Amino acid sequence: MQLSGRGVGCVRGGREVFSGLDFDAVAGEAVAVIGRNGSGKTSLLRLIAGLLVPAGGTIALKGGDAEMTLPEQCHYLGHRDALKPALTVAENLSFWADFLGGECSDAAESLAKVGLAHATHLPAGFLSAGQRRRLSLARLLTVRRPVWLLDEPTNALDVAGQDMFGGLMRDHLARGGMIVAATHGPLGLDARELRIGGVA
Ligand SMILES: Nc1ncnc2c1ncn2[C@@H]1O[C@H](COP(=O)(O)OP(=O)(O)OP(=O)(O)O)[C@@H](O)[C@H]1O
Repeated sequence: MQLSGRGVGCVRGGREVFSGLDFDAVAGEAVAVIGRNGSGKTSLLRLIAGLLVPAGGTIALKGGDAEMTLPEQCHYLGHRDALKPALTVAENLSFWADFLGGECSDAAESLAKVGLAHATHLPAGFLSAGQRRRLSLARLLTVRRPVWLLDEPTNALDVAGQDMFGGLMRDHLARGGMIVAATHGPLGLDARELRIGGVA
């Protein structure tokens, strides 16, 4: 499996953010997208996820599921945790499993892996920032998708949480998945660097 971008351009609000961007990621590989604030890291993840339309170039996944689009084979984990505060932890995960569809792993097992087994019946609105992030990570484990697009994924995680997430990312790569992560700091695993818009 190979994710490739060729000559990708991005325009936001009528202004060019980047152009002519080439990138590749193969199965089992992580790419760390690095660049100064406003250079277009989030925009690149959203282009791959199909949430924005490229101003130029192509983005394609070779060797994936031929019946599915690239966005259907991606998980996009944004800055903000997409959670419904009135629903419990377990209900949020179940919502995402239904919404995303496809093959699902055991939700309780996913919550245990991210350290939220004790909080399954708590409304998500009561969670701390780090706990909300952990719940978002559980979504990646419950619905299996090969391409993880992660926007500063370790934000709000404590040191143990960062170690836990490092392990989850390594497991994902060992299963032939790939990761494209926008980051200002170390990702916690070996990654190919993709610099956009000059040095951070
Ligand atoms: N909806 C929008 N309309 C107009 N311009 C936008 C919009 N969203 C983002 N931009 C602009 O696009 C540029 C790239 O933003 P983006 O969020 O991709 O950068 P980033 O590299 O992820 O930044 P940071 O490191 O601060 O998170 C910025 O100049 C931003 O102001």
